[in-house]
Amino acid sequence: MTRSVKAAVFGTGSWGTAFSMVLADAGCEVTLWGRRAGLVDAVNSTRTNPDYLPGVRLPEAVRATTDPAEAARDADFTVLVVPSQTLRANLTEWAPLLAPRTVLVSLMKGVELGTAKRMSEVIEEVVAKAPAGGAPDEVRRRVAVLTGPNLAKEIADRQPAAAVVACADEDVARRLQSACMTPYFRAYTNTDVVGCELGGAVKNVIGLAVGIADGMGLGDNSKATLITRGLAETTRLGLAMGADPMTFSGLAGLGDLVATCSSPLSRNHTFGTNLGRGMTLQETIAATKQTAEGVKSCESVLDLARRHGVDMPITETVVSIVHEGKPPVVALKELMSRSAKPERH
Ligand SMILES: NC(=O)c1ccc[n+]([C@@H]2O[C@H](COP(=O)([O-])OP(=O)(O)OC[C@H]3O[C@@H](n4cnc5c(N)ncnc54)[C@H](O)[C@@H]3O)[C@@H](O)[C@H]2O)c1
Ligand SMILES: O=P(O)(O)OC[C@H](O)CO
Repeated sequence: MTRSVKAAVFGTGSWGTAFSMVLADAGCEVTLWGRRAGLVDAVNSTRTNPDYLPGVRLPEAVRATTDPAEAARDADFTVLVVPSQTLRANLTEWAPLLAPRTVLVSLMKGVELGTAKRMSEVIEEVVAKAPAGGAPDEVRRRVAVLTGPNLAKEIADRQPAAAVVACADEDVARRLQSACMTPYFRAYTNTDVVGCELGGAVKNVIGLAVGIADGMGLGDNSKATLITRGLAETTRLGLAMGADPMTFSGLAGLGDLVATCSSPLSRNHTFGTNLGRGMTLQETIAATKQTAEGVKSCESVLDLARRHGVDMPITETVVSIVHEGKPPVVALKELMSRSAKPERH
């Protein structure tokens, strides 16, 4: 008898929990790691995650633990889904516990502050440094990214959706694809890890910009302009970093932008809307109970853009509103009065 595929999911927030359901529905045995004993007990005893996905019943194949060694043991896939800015510290602790040759899967959509590294780069670096972690090239071939228009609540309700699984090694991407395909969740493979990760991280920044515009009472022309020009600046950065420009018209690019920029379920969009309505940054942070990655990653994305000599005016505008206190009306006026240029430059 062949044993079932085992997955460890590190992070019991909304996406970690929803993706555990996907893996379990696809036939995997899932161990979910959470840092709070109360929440872990609630998951095991009530089969729900009352803090992040209230009312959603979790499959029997999902069980939770606070012990990272127990979660990691024998895992074919180790899924990482904590806030991007804490990943390095978390993974440094977990790396010595990981199963040898486990596939490391990033579900995160952010860029590390200070280093401007993508999540897959942080994973490669930390795991390769760990005792028995593996040579950097070997580790890189088993780091995968899963991204796309995947609002956790809709996935947890088993509404049809699709995602991209990207890995430098296409066989690994195919293994992950088959480990997470369900009647409601469809995964496509890709080998453009850089493009897929950038799509996911930059859409959060554009989601903030669209939210700000919505909060200011602007209409659909403004929203469409921000989405399209946001995609243009994402593609420029991607090209400078060696990504395939076609990735940005796929699920990881346009697909995720559309979901994030149009949904009230998006934390980034909602964060922006609150700012656009006139809430202060502190009030907006206090009103945000979950991770809105773009708030921190707008700075690291801008850092990346500067390192690569790429112009990203919408990202720059978001940084000026979120971190420099520029009033949205002033920032908008400046964005609209930039020098005239061709659409493609
Ligand atoms: N929620 C979604 O719809 C969704 C979809 C796709 C991708 N993502 C990405 O998934 C990642 C996680 O987002 P989420 O929505 O699950 O966030 P969340 O806010 O719902 O949950 C975050 C989780 O991380 C834990 N956490 C917070 N600080 C921590 C720390 N210092 N150490 C360890 N754990 C910590 C929290 O306890 C919680 O379990 C983000 O990068 C996000 O962009 C989210
Ligand atoms: O809630 P957000 O803004 O983090 O977006 C969630 C997902 O990334 C949408 O694909």
